[in-house]
Amino acid sequence: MPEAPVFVAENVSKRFGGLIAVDKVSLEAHAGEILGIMGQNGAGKTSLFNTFAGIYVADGGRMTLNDVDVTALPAWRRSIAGIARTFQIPQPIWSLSVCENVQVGLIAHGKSKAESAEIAEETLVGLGLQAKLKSDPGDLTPGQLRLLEFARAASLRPKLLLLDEVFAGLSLPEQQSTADVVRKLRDSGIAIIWIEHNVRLMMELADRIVAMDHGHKIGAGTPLEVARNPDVIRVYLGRQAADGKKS
Ligand SMILES: Nc1ncnc2c1ncn2[C@@H]1O[C@H](COP(=O)(O)OP(=O)(O)OP(=O)(O)O)[C@@H](O)[C@H]1O
Repeated sequence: MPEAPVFVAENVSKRFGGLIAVDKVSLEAHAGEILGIMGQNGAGKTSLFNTFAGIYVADGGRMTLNDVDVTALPAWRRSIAGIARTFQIPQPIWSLSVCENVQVGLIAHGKSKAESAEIAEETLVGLGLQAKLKSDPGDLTPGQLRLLEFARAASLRPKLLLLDEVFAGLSLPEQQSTADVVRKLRDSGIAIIWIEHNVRLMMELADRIVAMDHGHKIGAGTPLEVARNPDVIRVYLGRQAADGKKS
């Protein structure tokens, strides 16, 4: 069973001029669970994520991490407080080795060079990248680059890990090994919020799902509950039917 919520968002909103990208969305993420955020293009998933990470300033609502209000904190302070994120397109520092790429974040979080090397190595070995510690990021496959992106976030031992479309562009075997990594991180007690377009993967991997449409939360629950939610069905099947008519 999931433990008490690590991260709580209450009525979080984000506007861009007159456009309400996120409209009073509330959710909770628990330690040791994967909370999936699904929704069609433009549903507001990335805006929600950026607001959680402190990249965007919320226009309304409140966010807490372990009961501490983080709503007013900028991204770097949320990172220090325990919120880590991966980016959809891995952004390694190409001039540093794989291991050094992981060390950079740890040093920014106050670890010594020796400590950072130890943690980075342990994290990368845990992700199966032991043979690549001294490699250049440019020598990694797309799947390995994705793992490096994970390692950079996971090595910080975050309380909340925000995963942005980590399966995009991966082969089926890479999807499987990446899913194993996500489960391992979840089982280590991290609360994970994960944006994903691939509904099949979401149903397979998420413990709970929040479905969004036009900035609104339209459904929440277990994968089965969300799959049976009439509003979710309407959004997904409605769009599919419309797409079918177009082609
Ligand atoms: N920086 C921005 N400035 C203005 N409008 C934005 C900005 N970012 C997002 N939007 C708008 O906010 C709405 C939600 O976009 P958002 O990117 O959050 O959706 P999404 O669910 O992540 O979509 P996708 O799956 O395509 O990434 C869209 O109408 C989008 O055009």
